[in-house]
Amino acid sequence: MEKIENNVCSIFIDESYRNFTKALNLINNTTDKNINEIYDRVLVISDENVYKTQLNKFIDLLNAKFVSEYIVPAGEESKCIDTFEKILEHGLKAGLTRKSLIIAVGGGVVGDLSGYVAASYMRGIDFVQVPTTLLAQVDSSIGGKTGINLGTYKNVVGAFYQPQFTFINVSALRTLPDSEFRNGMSEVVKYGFIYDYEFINYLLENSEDILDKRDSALRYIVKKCAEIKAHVVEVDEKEGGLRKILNFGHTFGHGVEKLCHIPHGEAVSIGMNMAFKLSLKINLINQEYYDKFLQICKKLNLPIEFEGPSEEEVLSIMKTDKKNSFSKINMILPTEHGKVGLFNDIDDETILEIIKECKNA
Ligand SMILES: O=C(O)C(=O)C[C@@H](O)[C@H](O)[C@H](O)COP(=O)(O)O
Repeated sequence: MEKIENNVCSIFIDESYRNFTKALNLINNTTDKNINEIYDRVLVISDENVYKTQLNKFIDLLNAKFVSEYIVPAGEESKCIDTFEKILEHGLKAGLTRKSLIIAVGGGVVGDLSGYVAASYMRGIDFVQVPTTLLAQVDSSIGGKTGINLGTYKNVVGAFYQPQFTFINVSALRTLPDSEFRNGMSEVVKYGFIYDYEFINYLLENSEDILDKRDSALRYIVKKCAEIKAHVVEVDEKEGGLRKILNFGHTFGHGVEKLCHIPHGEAVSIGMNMAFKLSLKINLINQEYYDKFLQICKKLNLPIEFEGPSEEEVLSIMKTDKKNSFSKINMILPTEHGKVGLFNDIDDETILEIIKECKNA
Protein backbone atom coordinates (compact mmCIF):
# COMPACT_ATOMS: atom_id res chain seq x y z
CA MET A 1 0.00 0.00 0.00
CA GLU A 2 1.38 3.43 -0.97
CA LYS A 3 0.47 6.67 0.75
CA ILE A 4 0.27 10.21 -0.58
CA GLU A 5 -0.06 12.71 2.22
CA ASN A 6 0.07 16.45 2.67
CA ASN A 7 -1.51 19.02 5.01
CA VAL A 8 -4.95 18.58 3.42
CA CYS A 9 -5.19 15.16 1.74
CA SER A 10 -4.42 11.58 2.79
CA ILE A 11 -4.61 9.03 0.00
CA PHE A 12 -3.83 5.30 0.06
CA ILE A 13 -3.28 3.39 -3.18
CA ASP A 14 -3.47 -0.39 -3.15
CA GLU A 15 -4.45 -3.41 -5.26
CA SER A 16 -7.30 -4.70 -3.06
CA TYR A 17 -9.52 -3.67 -0.13
CA ARG A 18 -7.63 -5.85 2.35
CA ASN A 19 -5.62 -3.01 3.88
CA PHE A 20 -8.59 -0.68 4.42
CA THR A 21 -8.69 -1.24 8.19
CA LYS A 22 -4.90 -0.78 8.36
CA ALA A 23 -5.31 2.58 6.61
CA LEU A 24 -8.09 3.54 9.05
CA ASN A 25 -5.82 2.70 11.97
CA LEU A 26 -2.91 4.62 10.50
CA ILE A 27 -5.05 7.74 10.12
CA ASN A 28 -6.35 7.38 13.69
CA ASN A 29 -2.91 6.66 15.16
CA THR A 30 -4.12 3.29 16.42
CA THR A 31 -3.06 -0.28 15.72
CA ASP A 32 -5.22 -3.28 14.95
CA LYS A 33 -8.47 -1.69 16.13
CA ASN A 34 -11.74 -2.93 14.68
CA ILE A 35 -13.65 -0.14 12.92
CA ASN A 36 -16.34 -0.25 15.64
CA GLU A 37 -13.73 0.50 18.28
CA ILE A 38 -13.07 3.76 16.44
CA TYR A 39 -16.59 4.64 15.20
CA ASP A 40 -19.83 3.59 16.93
CA ARG A 41 -21.71 3.05 13.66
CA VAL A 42 -20.80 2.90 10.01
CA LEU A 43 -22.99 3.86 7.06
CA VAL A 44 -21.77 2.64 3.67
CA ILE A 45 -23.29 4.56 0.75
CA SER A 46 -23.01 3.07 -2.71
CA ASP A 47 -24.88 2.65 -6.00
CA GLU A 48 -26.63 -0.26 -7.67
CA ASN A 49 -23.73 -1.08 -10.00
CA VAL A 50 -21.13 -1.25 -7.26
CA TYR A 51 -23.59 -3.12 -5.05
CA LYS A 52 -23.79 -5.91 -7.62
CA THR A 53 -20.04 -6.22 -8.20
CA GLN A 54 -17.94 -5.13 -5.23
CA LEU A 55 -19.87 -4.01 -2.19
CA ASN A 56 -20.24 -7.37 -0.45
CA LYS A 57 -16.52 -7.98 -0.75
CA PHE A 58 -15.77 -4.58 0.76
CA ILE A 59 -18.27 -4.92 3.61
CA ASP A 60 -17.05 -8.43 4.50
CA LEU A 61 -13.49 -7.17 4.81
CA LEU A 62 -14.69 -4.25 6.95
CA ASN A 63 -15.74 -6.73 9.61
CA ALA A 64 -17.98 -4.16 11.30
CA LYS A 65 -20.67 -5.04 13.85
CA PHE A 66 -22.73 -1.92 13.42
CA VAL A 67 -22.95 -1.21 9.73
CA SER A 68 -25.82 -0.23 7.47
CA GLU A 69 -25.98 0.33 3.73
CA TYR A 70 -27.74 2.89 1.57
CA ILE A 71 -27.82 2.09 -2.15
CA VAL A 72 -28.76 4.84 -4.62
CA PRO A 73 -29.69 4.36 -8.29
CA ALA A 74 -26.59 4.65 -10.51
CA GLY A 75 -26.36 7.96 -12.39
CA GLU A 76 -26.23 11.72 -12.01
CA GLU A 77 -29.97 11.91 -11.12
CA SER A 78 -29.09 10.60 -7.65
CA LYS A 79 -27.11 13.77 -6.92
CA CYS A 80 -30.25 15.62 -5.88
CA ILE A 81 -31.94 17.10 -2.83
CA ASP A 82 -34.44 14.25 -2.63
CA THR A 83 -31.78 11.51 -2.31
CA PHE A 84 -29.76 13.74 0.02
CA GLU A 85 -32.77 14.06 2.36
CA LYS A 86 -33.54 10.33 2.22
CA ILE A 87 -29.99 9.42 3.24
CA LEU A 88 -30.10 11.88 6.15
CA GLU A 89 -33.36 10.28 7.32
CA HIS A 90 -31.81 6.84 6.93
CA GLY A 91 -28.87 7.99 9.05
CA LEU A 92 -31.21 9.07 11.87
CA LYS A 93 -33.14 5.80 11.74
CA ALA A 94 -29.90 3.80 11.72
CA GLY A 95 -28.79 5.67 14.86
CA LEU A 96 -25.77 7.47 13.38
CA THR A 97 -24.19 9.84 15.89
CA ARG A 98 -21.39 12.37 15.75
CA LYS A 99 -19.04 9.47 16.41
CA SER A 100 -20.21 7.56 13.33
CA LEU A 101 -18.50 7.19 9.97
CA ILE A 102 -19.84 7.42 6.44
CA ILE A 103 -17.98 5.48 3.74
CA ALA A 104 -18.67 6.34 0.10
CA VAL A 105 -17.98 3.34 -2.14
CA GLY A 106 -18.54 4.24 -5.77
CA GLY A 107 -17.98 6.81 -8.48
CA GLY A 108 -18.19 10.59 -8.47
CA VAL A 109 -21.94 10.76 -7.85
CA VAL A 110 -21.75 8.57 -4.74
CA GLY A 111 -18.66 10.41 -3.46
CA ASP A 112 -20.03 13.93 -3.96
CA LEU A 113 -23.42 13.06 -2.49
CA SER A 114 -22.07 11.08 0.49
CA GLY A 115 -19.53 13.78 1.26
CA TYR A 116 -22.27 16.38 1.41
CA VAL A 117 -24.40 14.14 3.64
CA ALA A 118 -21.37 13.73 5.94
CA ALA A 119 -20.74 17.49 5.90
CA SER A 120 -24.36 18.21 6.90
CA TYR A 121 -25.36 15.39 9.25
CA MET A 122 -25.24 16.74 12.83
CA ARG A 123 -23.08 19.58 11.41
CA GLY A 124 -20.47 17.19 10.11
CA ILE A 125 -19.30 13.66 10.75
CA ASP A 126 -16.26 11.80 9.45
CA PHE A 127 -16.28 10.23 6.03
CA VAL A 128 -13.98 8.20 3.84
CA GLN A 129 -13.89 8.01 0.06
CA VAL A 130 -13.48 4.60 -1.59
CA PRO A 131 -13.60 5.45 -5.31
CA THR A 132 -14.38 2.60 -7.70
CA THR A 133 -14.27 4.38 -11.07
CA LEU A 134 -11.28 5.90 -12.85
CA LEU A 135 -12.85 9.35 -12.74
CA ALA A 136 -13.41 9.13 -9.00
CA GLN A 137 -9.95 7.67 -8.33
CA VAL A 138 -8.06 10.38 -10.21
CA ASP A 139 -10.30 13.34 -9.48
CA SER A 140 -13.57 13.57 -7.56
CA SER A 141 -12.61 11.56 -4.45
CA ILE A 142 -9.66 13.86 -3.77
CA GLY A 143 -9.88 17.44 -2.59
CA GLY A 144 -13.08 17.66 -0.59
CA LYS A 145 -15.53 19.08 -3.12
CA THR A 146 -18.89 17.65 -2.10
CA GLY A 147 -22.34 18.57 -3.31
CA ILE A 148 -25.50 17.99 -5.29
CA ASN A 149 -27.22 19.49 -8.33
CA LEU A 150 -30.30 21.71 -8.37
CA GLY A 151 -32.18 21.34 -11.67
CA THR A 152 -29.76 22.27 -14.45
CA TYR A 153 -27.36 23.89 -11.95
CA LYS A 154 -24.50 21.45 -11.44
CA ASN A 155 -22.88 21.05 -8.00
CA VAL A 156 -24.50 24.30 -6.94
CA VAL A 157 -25.28 23.19 -3.38
CA GLY A 158 -22.42 21.75 -1.42
CA ALA A 159 -19.42 22.24 0.83
CA PHE A 160 -15.68 21.89 0.85
CA TYR A 161 -15.41 18.99 3.28
CA GLN A 162 -12.33 16.81 3.36
CA PRO A 163 -12.60 13.03 3.75
CA GLN A 164 -10.53 11.48 6.54
CA PHE A 165 -8.78 9.70 3.71
CA THR A 166 -9.28 8.35 0.22
CA PHE A 167 -8.67 4.62 -0.25
CA ILE A 168 -7.99 3.68 -3.86
CA ASN A 169 -8.16 0.04 -4.90
CA VAL A 170 -6.75 0.21 -8.42
CA SER A 171 -7.83 -3.35 -9.22
CA ALA A 172 -11.46 -2.19 -9.10
CA LEU A 173 -10.77 -0.60 -12.49
CA ARG A 174 -10.18 -3.92 -14.22
CA THR A 175 -13.89 -4.72 -14.37
CA LEU A 176 -14.92 -1.20 -15.30
CA PRO A 177 -16.89 -1.05 -18.59
CA ASP A 178 -14.87 0.59 -21.39
CA SER A 179 -17.27 3.54 -21.62
CA GLU A 180 -16.82 4.26 -17.90
CA PHE A 181 -13.05 3.91 -18.22
CA ARG A 182 -13.01 6.41 -21.11
CA ASN A 183 -15.08 8.74 -18.98
CA GLY A 184 -12.22 8.90 -16.47
CA MET A 185 -9.49 9.18 -19.13
CA SER A 186 -10.61 12.73 -19.98
CA GLU A 187 -9.73 13.86 -16.47
CA VAL A 188 -6.42 11.96 -16.70
CA VAL A 189 -5.49 13.76 -19.91
CA LYS A 190 -6.54 17.07 -18.32
CA TYR A 191 -3.70 16.80 -15.76
CA GLY A 192 -1.12 16.69 -18.54
CA PHE A 193 -2.39 19.83 -20.21
CA ILE A 194 -2.81 21.84 -17.01
CA TYR A 195 0.24 20.76 -15.04
CA ASP A 196 2.65 18.17 -16.43
CA TYR A 197 3.16 18.06 -20.18
CA GLU A 198 5.59 15.12 -19.91
CA PHE A 199 2.60 13.09 -18.72
CA ILE A 200 0.95 13.60 -22.14
CA ASN A 201 3.96 11.92 -23.77
CA TYR A 202 3.69 9.05 -21.29
CA LEU A 203 -0.01 8.64 -22.15
CA LEU A 204 0.74 8.64 -25.88
CA GLU A 205 3.55 6.14 -25.56
CA ASN A 206 1.59 3.80 -23.29
CA SER A 207 -1.90 4.16 -24.71
CA GLU A 208 -2.22 0.44 -25.55
CA ASP A 209 -1.29 -0.70 -22.05
CA ILE A 210 -3.66 1.86 -20.62
CA LEU A 211 -6.59 0.82 -22.82
CA ASP A 212 -5.84 -2.85 -22.01
CA LYS A 213 -5.98 -1.84 -18.34
CA ARG A 214 -2.54 -3.31 -17.58
CA ASP A 215 -1.81 -3.11 -13.85
CA SER A 216 1.43 -1.14 -14.03
CA ALA A 217 -0.05 1.46 -16.38
CA LEU A 218 -3.19 1.86 -14.28
CA ARG A 219 -1.20 2.26 -11.10
CA TYR A 220 1.11 4.79 -12.72
CA ILE A 221 -1.66 7.01 -14.04
CA VAL A 222 -3.77 6.86 -10.87
CA LYS A 223 -0.76 7.72 -8.69
CA LYS A 224 0.44 10.52 -10.97
CA CYS A 225 -3.02 12.16 -11.11
CA ALA A 226 -3.63 11.74 -7.36
CA GLU A 227 -0.25 13.37 -6.62
CA ILE A 228 -0.97 16.35 -8.87
CA LYS A 229 -4.48 16.81 -7.51
CA ALA A 230 -3.36 16.50 -3.88
CA HIS A 231 -0.65 19.10 -4.48
CA VAL A 232 -3.01 21.59 -6.16
CA VAL A 233 -5.56 21.16 -3.36
CA GLU A 234 -2.92 21.62 -0.67
CA VAL A 235 -1.78 24.90 -2.25
CA ASP A 236 -5.33 26.21 -2.71
CA GLU A 237 -7.99 24.20 -0.88
CA LYS A 238 -10.94 26.56 -1.42
CA GLU A 239 -10.29 27.43 -5.07
CA GLY A 240 -9.15 30.99 -4.61
CA GLY A 241 -6.40 30.68 -7.23
CA LEU A 242 -4.38 27.67 -8.43
CA ARG A 243 -7.21 25.15 -7.95
CA LYS A 244 -9.12 26.88 -10.76
CA ILE A 245 -6.86 25.11 -13.26
CA LEU A 246 -8.74 21.88 -12.48
CA ASN A 247 -11.76 23.42 -14.18
CA PHE A 248 -10.08 23.18 -17.57
CA GLY A 249 -12.72 21.79 -19.97
CA HIS A 250 -15.47 22.11 -17.38
CA THR A 251 -17.06 25.47 -18.20
CA PHE A 252 -17.84 24.43 -21.77
CA GLY A 253 -18.21 20.82 -20.59
CA HIS A 254 -20.94 21.45 -18.01
CA GLY A 255 -23.04 23.04 -20.78
CA VAL A 256 -22.98 20.00 -23.05
CA GLU A 257 -23.13 17.54 -20.14
CA LYS A 258 -26.48 18.89 -19.00
CA LEU A 259 -28.03 19.43 -22.42
CA CYS A 260 -26.82 16.25 -24.17
CA HIS A 261 -27.17 13.99 -21.10
CA ILE A 262 -23.68 12.59 -21.66
CA PRO A 263 -21.27 11.39 -18.96
CA HIS A 264 -19.17 14.01 -17.18
CA GLY A 265 -15.82 12.83 -18.57
CA GLU A 266 -17.04 12.84 -22.17
CA ALA A 267 -18.30 16.38 -21.65
CA VAL A 268 -14.89 17.36 -20.26
CA SER A 269 -13.00 16.17 -23.36
CA ILE A 270 -15.48 18.04 -25.60
CA GLY A 271 -15.03 21.04 -23.28
CA MET A 272 -11.23 20.81 -23.53
CA ASN A 273 -11.55 20.76 -27.32
CA MET A 274 -13.61 23.96 -27.18
CA ALA A 275 -11.03 25.56 -24.89
CA PHE A 276 -8.19 24.53 -27.24
CA LYS A 277 -10.02 25.88 -30.28
CA LEU A 278 -10.64 29.17 -28.50
CA SER A 279 -6.99 29.45 -27.47
CA LEU A 280 -5.95 28.81 -31.04
CA LYS A 281 -8.37 31.43 -32.33
CA ILE A 282 -7.08 34.14 -30.01
CA ASN A 283 -3.46 33.12 -30.68
CA LEU A 284 -2.60 31.83 -27.21
CA ILE A 285 -1.31 28.57 -28.71
CA ASN A 286 -0.22 27.28 -32.13
CA GLN A 287 -1.70 24.60 -34.38
CA GLU A 288 1.01 22.09 -33.45
CA TYR A 289 -0.02 22.15 -29.81
CA TYR A 290 -3.70 21.75 -30.70
CA ASP A 291 -2.78 18.81 -32.96
CA LYS A 292 -1.16 17.10 -29.98
CA PHE A 293 -4.47 17.39 -28.13
CA LEU A 294 -6.32 15.91 -31.11
CA GLN A 295 -3.75 13.12 -31.33
CA ILE A 296 -4.19 12.01 -27.74
CA CYS A 297 -7.99 12.17 -27.96
CA LYS A 298 -7.85 9.92 -31.02
CA LYS A 299 -5.48 7.43 -29.36
CA LEU A 300 -7.64 7.19 -26.26
CA ASN A 301 -11.02 7.36 -28.05
CA LEU A 302 -12.11 10.55 -26.32
CA PRO A 303 -14.97 12.48 -27.91
CA ILE A 304 -14.34 16.06 -29.08
CA GLU A 305 -17.70 16.96 -30.62
CA PHE A 306 -21.28 17.01 -29.40
CA GLU A 307 -24.64 16.52 -31.05
CA GLY A 308 -27.97 18.13 -30.37
CA PRO A 309 -28.44 21.48 -28.67
CA SER A 310 -27.85 24.83 -30.34
CA GLU A 311 -24.80 26.93 -29.51
CA GLU A 312 -27.09 29.47 -27.83
CA GLU A 313 -28.43 26.79 -25.46
CA VAL A 314 -24.90 25.68 -24.55
CA LEU A 315 -23.86 29.28 -23.93
CA SER A 316 -26.86 29.91 -21.70
CA ILE A 317 -25.91 26.95 -19.47
CA MET A 318 -22.30 28.19 -19.39
CA LYS A 319 -23.63 31.47 -18.05
CA THR A 320 -25.07 29.67 -15.03
CA ASP A 321 -21.65 28.27 -14.01
CA LYS A 322 -21.08 29.01 -10.34
CA LYS A 323 -17.54 30.18 -11.07
CA ASN A 324 -18.76 33.17 -13.06
CA SER A 325 -18.78 36.55 -11.43
CA PHE A 326 -19.67 40.13 -12.37
CA SER A 327 -21.64 38.70 -15.38
CA LYS A 328 -18.44 37.34 -16.95
CA ILE A 329 -17.81 33.72 -17.90
CA ASN A 330 -14.57 32.55 -16.31
CA MET A 331 -12.72 30.20 -18.62
CA ILE A 332 -9.54 28.19 -18.23
CA LEU A 333 -7.65 28.13 -21.52
CA PRO A 334 -4.37 26.49 -22.60
CA THR A 335 -1.58 29.02 -22.88
CA GLU A 336 1.58 26.95 -23.32
CA HIS A 337 2.71 23.31 -23.03
CA GLY A 338 1.28 21.95 -19.78
CA LYS A 339 -0.02 25.33 -18.64
CA VAL A 340 -3.38 27.08 -18.57
CA GLY A 341 -4.64 30.53 -17.57
CA LEU A 342 -7.89 32.18 -16.50
CA PHE A 343 -9.70 34.40 -19.02
CA ASN A 344 -12.96 36.28 -18.49
CA ASP A 345 -13.03 38.78 -21.32
CA ILE A 346 -14.08 36.63 -24.28
CA ASP A 347 -17.17 38.01 -26.02
CA ASP A 348 -20.30 35.90 -26.55
CA GLU A 349 -19.97 35.96 -30.33
CA THR A 350 -16.53 34.30 -30.24
CA ILE A 351 -17.72 31.71 -27.74
CA LEU A 352 -20.77 30.92 -29.90
CA GLU A 353 -18.54 30.43 -32.96
CA ILE A 354 -16.33 27.99 -31.08
CA ILE A 355 -19.28 26.01 -29.72
CA LYS A 356 -20.65 25.77 -33.28
CA GLU A 357 -17.32 24.44 -34.57
CA CYS A 358 -17.47 21.62 -32.01
CA LYS A 359 -20.94 20.57 -33.02
CA ASN A 360 -21.10 17.42 -35.06
CA ALA A 361 -23.15 18.64 -38.03
O1 LIG B 1 -11.62 19.44 -7.63
C1 LIG B 1 -11.76 20.43 -8.33
O2 LIG B 1 -11.50 21.56 -7.91
C2 LIG B 1 -12.24 20.34 -9.72
O3 LIG B 1 -12.59 21.33 -10.31
C3 LIG B 1 -12.27 19.00 -10.33
C4 LIG B 1 -13.23 18.87 -11.47
O4 LIG B 1 -12.65 17.96 -12.37
C5 LIG B 1 -14.55 18.28 -11.00
O5 LIG B 1 -15.34 17.86 -12.05
C6 LIG B 1 -15.37 19.15 -10.13
O6 LIG B 1 -16.41 18.43 -9.59
C7 LIG B 1 -16.00 20.33 -10.80
O7 LIG B 1 -16.17 21.18 -9.80
P1 LIG B 1 -17.24 22.32 -9.76
O8 LIG B 1 -16.62 23.28 -8.84
O9 LIG B 1 -17.43 22.85 -11.15
O10 LIG B 1 -18.47 21.76 -9.23
